[in-house]
Amino acid sequence: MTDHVQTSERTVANIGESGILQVILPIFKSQGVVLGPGDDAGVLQIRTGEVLVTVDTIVEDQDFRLKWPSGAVHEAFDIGWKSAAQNLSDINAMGGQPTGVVISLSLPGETSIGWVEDFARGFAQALHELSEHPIVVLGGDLGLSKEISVTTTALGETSKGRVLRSGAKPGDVVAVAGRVGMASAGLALLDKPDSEHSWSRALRRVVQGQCRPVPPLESGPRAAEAGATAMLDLSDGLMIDAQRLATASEVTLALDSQPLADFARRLQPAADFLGEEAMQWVLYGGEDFGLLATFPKDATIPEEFSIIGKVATTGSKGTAITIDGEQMSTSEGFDHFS
Ligand SMILES: Nc1ncnc2c1ncn2[C@@H]1O[C@H](COP(=O)(O)OP(=O)(O)OP(=O)(O)O)[C@@H](O)[C@H]1O
Ligand SMILES: Cc1ncc(C[n+]2csc(CCOP(=O)(O)O)c2C)c(N)n1
Ligand SMILES: [Mg+2]
Repeated sequence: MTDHVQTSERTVANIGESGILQVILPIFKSQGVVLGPGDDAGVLQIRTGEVLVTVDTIVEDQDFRLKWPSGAVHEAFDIGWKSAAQNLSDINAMGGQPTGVVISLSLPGETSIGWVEDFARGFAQALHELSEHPIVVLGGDLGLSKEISVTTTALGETSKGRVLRSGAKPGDVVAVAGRVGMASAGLALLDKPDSEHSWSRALRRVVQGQCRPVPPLESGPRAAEAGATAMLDLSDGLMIDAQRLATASEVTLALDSQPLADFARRLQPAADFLGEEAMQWVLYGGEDFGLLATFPKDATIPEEFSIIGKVATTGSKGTAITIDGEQMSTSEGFDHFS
């Protein structure tokens, strides 16, 4: 028996595609859209001249485990939440407003219908809770597979113009919004064998950082409005993502340790519990889906952004990130293939 099976419940294999859709579509509601799920494609009204589009996949045992070494069980609700959050984050990182999603869900036949229902509830809840604006499910796809895999495509629009990775200029201020390091501290807790029973409430909150990430969805458009010159979301780790922005903009980023130490301090209980260095999570941990942005130095930066340094010089090959003047390794972030 695998972890997807609950013998007392019906499975996806015995109710089939139309049965699964009967369970999940009422959860997604899909109101306020020209045409939601049910035909060959969904139809979404375009309000501005540009459509943003992004896609991301999460796969069992690569991006989550149904059962972690700690003993924690990964809720289907949280898998739905994470797939939504991760994709909305990329629209946010362009300074855009997410408008709609399509969801491709591949499942082992023995997955219980209760699991699929919880997944849909988590996905729908993320759409509702993370954004002040409506985001609709336009459709999706169902398939049979050896492990659970979720691919979500998100659409979005911009009102104040898109923000690319490539516009940072020397003299700009570097700032972050959202969590930094919490998701990877949560991952470290989940990976700590047989530890779940001894997690305090504070540690359980850190684990939530991994299972239910919160991209700051109002901050992307707000940064665009404030004149952000470059932006990206923190998915693979602050250092590697900062390097991506620096490379795209052909600049160097000079960061300060003090604001980064503030992020690390919040993770100290987890670091003490695991005997690890909180700053490592801040610098190299991924999946927080916060924003890294640069602003002209006279811009009014939205208050939820913390200033972490400035854009220093143009050019330079190789590592372009310093902290308190010291060159940082930017090869340590997450890579699916290494
Ligand atoms: N299979 C692919 N075909 C075409 N373009 C791709 C493919 N995989 C990645 N890309 C593009 O390469 C760029 C870098 O991909 P990457 O996944 O690192 O960015 P991202 O989508 O911002 O990542 P994240 O999900 O970590 O925020 C993106 O613009 C992405 O659209
Ligand atoms: C079982 C398991 N192993 C490793 C990780 C860590 N992890 C997975 S994807 C990713 C970066 C973002 O990916 P993408 O670039 O695809 O958005 C990270 C840090 C996890 N969550 N679960
Ligand atoms: Mg991204």
